[in-house]
Amino acid sequence: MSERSSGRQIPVVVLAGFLGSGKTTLLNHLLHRSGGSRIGAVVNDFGAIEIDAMAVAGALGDSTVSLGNGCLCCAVDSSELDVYLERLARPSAGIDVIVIEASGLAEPQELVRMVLASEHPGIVYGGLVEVVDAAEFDDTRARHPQIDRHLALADLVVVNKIDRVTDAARVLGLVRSLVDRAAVVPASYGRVDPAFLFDCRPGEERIGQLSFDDLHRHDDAEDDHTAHLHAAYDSLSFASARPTDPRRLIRFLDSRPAGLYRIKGYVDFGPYDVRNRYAVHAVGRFLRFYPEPWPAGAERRTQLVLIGAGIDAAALRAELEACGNDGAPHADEDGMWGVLRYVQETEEAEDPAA
Ligand SMILES: Nc1nc2c(ncn2[C@@H]2O[C@H](COP(=O)(O)OP(=O)(O)OP(=O)(O)O)[C@@H](O)[C@H]2O)c(=O)[nH]1
Repeated sequence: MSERSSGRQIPVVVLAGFLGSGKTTLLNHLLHRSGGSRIGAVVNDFGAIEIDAMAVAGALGDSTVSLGNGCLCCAVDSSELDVYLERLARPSAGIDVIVIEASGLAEPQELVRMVLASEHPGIVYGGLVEVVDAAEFDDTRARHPQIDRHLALADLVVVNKIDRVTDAARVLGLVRSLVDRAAVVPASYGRVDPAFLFDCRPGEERIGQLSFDDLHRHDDAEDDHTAHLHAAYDSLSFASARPTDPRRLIRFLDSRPAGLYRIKGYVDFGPYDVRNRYAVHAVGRFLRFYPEPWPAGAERRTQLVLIGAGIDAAALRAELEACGNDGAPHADEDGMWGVLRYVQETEEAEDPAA
């Protein structure tokens, strides 16, 4: 019997983790591997173009709501969140669990607080899942010591991108030393047993502790929004109906400034590949393109979100504008080589455990 038909409350799981750690990948894995459970998703993008929402929407149809631009932790109050939860929790939606995918710069504590403060009788806080990028973990911690605090709050920590590290045992040990009582599970491409998430409901004691800490006592970091991770970051959204020139884009990407930590979106290479759009992801120095057939009826355009600290948004926008293909109707033969260097055959090719 589903949770809804038995009249139980729907758990709301908060899925958090730094920029590019693999939250959307994990959410998509859950959507495809949830067995009979029906998942509702609330997706929060930091940039004005909702790339994450696009990446999960296909799988979910009307079970996704997007909270749009800005960090959920500051952009909406709990009553606004309630409106979205209400929509997903209505019995006719038949949803068993709701996952809130936070932006990569959101403060998980604020999100947990919002869910706990929800007055919706049909839902119950279902725990905090933190996704960690094993390959970037040391650098991210060095730049953002707050990450340790986030991990200490988690009920489940997924140490993702294990395929990219050679010292998995050390990273796992380090994460274990930073959590409180959370389960720590290694993963590649977010492939975790969904039972971890739907059963990761925190115990009563922990909810009590969180509600006391989060609802009645504010520490400095919570009161001061300038201490939030996203305070140091800017985002730039770029959309263009002009096809992108692959050589120019690769030149731009290969010389991107160090502060530009995250790029995501879809690229239209026009005559260079009329069948596919190219999902693009940069996380730190990691760069990948993923060709995928244009969805039927999709508007052919390049849409990118760039997120970084100390970036010159106007200069980056001008550089992206200059990547436009000047109307050349034909592709030259070698033009895509630079892009194809960053295409991997399949995820499995890099993940022997798959
Ligand atoms: N090698 C490898 N790449 C991964 C893994 N998981 C995710 N990726 C890649 O990492 C990039 C970012 O993944 P996302 O799932 O979009 O990350 P995210 O946390 O949702 O990103 P933001 O919403 O921007 O914070 C994509 O290129 C993914 O394909 C993994 O386990 N191994």
